[in-house]
Amino acid sequence: IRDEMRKRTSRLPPGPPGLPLLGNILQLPSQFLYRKLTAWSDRYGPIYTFWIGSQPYLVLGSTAVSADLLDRMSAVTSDRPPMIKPRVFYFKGMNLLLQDRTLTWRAQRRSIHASLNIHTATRYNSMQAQEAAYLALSLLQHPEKPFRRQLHRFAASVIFRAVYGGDTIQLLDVDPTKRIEELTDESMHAMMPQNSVVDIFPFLKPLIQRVKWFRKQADSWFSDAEQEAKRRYDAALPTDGWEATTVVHDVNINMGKYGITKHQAMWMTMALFMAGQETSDTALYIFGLAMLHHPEAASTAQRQLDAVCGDCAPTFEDREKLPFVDAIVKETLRWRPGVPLSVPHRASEEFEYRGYVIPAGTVILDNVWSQTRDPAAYKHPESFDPTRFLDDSGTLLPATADTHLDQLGFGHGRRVCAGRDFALNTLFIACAYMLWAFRFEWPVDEEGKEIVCGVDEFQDTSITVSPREFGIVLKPRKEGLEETLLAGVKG
Ligand code: HEM
Repeated sequence: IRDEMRKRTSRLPPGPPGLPLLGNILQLPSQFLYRKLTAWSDRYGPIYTFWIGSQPYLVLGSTAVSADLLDRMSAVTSDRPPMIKPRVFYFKGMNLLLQDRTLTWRAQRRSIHASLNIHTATRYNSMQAQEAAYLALSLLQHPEKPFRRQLHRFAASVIFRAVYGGDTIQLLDVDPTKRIEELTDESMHAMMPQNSVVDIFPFLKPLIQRVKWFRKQADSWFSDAEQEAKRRYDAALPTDGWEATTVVHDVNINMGKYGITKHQAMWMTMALFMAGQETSDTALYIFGLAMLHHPEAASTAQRQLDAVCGDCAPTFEDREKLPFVDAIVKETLRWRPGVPLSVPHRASEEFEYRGYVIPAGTVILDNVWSQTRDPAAYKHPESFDPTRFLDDSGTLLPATADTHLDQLGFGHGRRVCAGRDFALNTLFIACAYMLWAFRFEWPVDEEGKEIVCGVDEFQDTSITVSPREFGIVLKPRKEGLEETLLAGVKG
């Protein structure tokens, strides 16, 4: 085995030395893995290998390397690792996020693209603006409800309505998305390799497949999730009003064209909620932290908002004249990417790169955290500086087609986030509303001292990382704010 490992190691880029048979597993922290991998990047360079047992992991730490491998060589770097526990036992192959680039995966991407590409995603703009007005209104009317909870409601409502239709989820009502969220949390837990014996010892797979008792939890999760996916999908079909614009409606009438079955469509639409809710809510929470630490950036955006919108709430029509808000969104996603290790890819066949030979089956980790700190791509990467995305006249710089420097947080190539344009629209309008409506301040203690959450006080919730719970005081900036927001909610 050692000889075999040596043979394979010598063809892969070198990385940290590990133990025979175990590889580097004992050096990997159970939390904030991206920090350890970034520290190794500093030592071993922008591309290196570590091992878990006999499985090589290739880590991409610079923007140039990730663009080469995941964009330009996307044809051979876009499968997913086996992730046996979540993929085989929990989702039973039904989650497109975990599928290889199969025909089924392509058909699902095709149907998502039809609803959420850069052009069709604008169909949801009026709903997103209405939701942003309701977010600002509930922040104004219910300062006692935690900021995170309000962002969470907002993100859930936006994605739920886009996928399934219906009305705004009210802050004080029962949350209809709760069950999907519980199911998502459970499946995320299963996704962590350290929670999965079968992913560490894959030879156990046939045994688990044969013995029902071992699969009890996963089987029960699957049947609950399938029931929820079906219930939501069927309930979305007869709705009127939003039906012309929900993803469910579009996929349901175009199944033949996209080449998917109802069963796949049900799972696909639930996967959109699972992939889109927490990621968006996390990005907004990080935005809040960034604005508290960088009031100068908030003020610049507010000056622009005041000049363009005055006392009227911002709209998507104003967006071209509000480049600073978009720059803040981009900088938030770069400064503290909420999905710092993206979702792992896997090489579907052997390929060569910079003189190395990467065998088929190598897991590829897109270390977005270290890439967004790449000094070759970003000047003073540790600073929060939205102007890096603007030219001298304050206009948004065009996207860098080859490296996607303004969108690294959404992943790469054929696996790039399927909801990226929809998410950017959601973030733009929510941030525009919050900046226009409020001054952001830290709460203070009895002695008048600010209660601050540090820029690195994060918690790791498996795929995403986000700031720990922090307090925020939102002070209205406009006369008659409540009336304006109420009008925005009515649409
Ligand atoms: C700020 C918000 C979001 C962030 C940061 C984000 C980030 C990501 C990342 C890093 C990936 C993996 C890309 C890769 O493997 O290279 C991904 C995949 C995905 N995202 Fe998002 N995402 C966000 C919002 C959304 C939304 C709103 C939706 C749905 C409407 C969505 C749907 C998906 C889907 C379906 C995939 C799986 C793509 C595949 O495996 O083929 N995401 N996202």
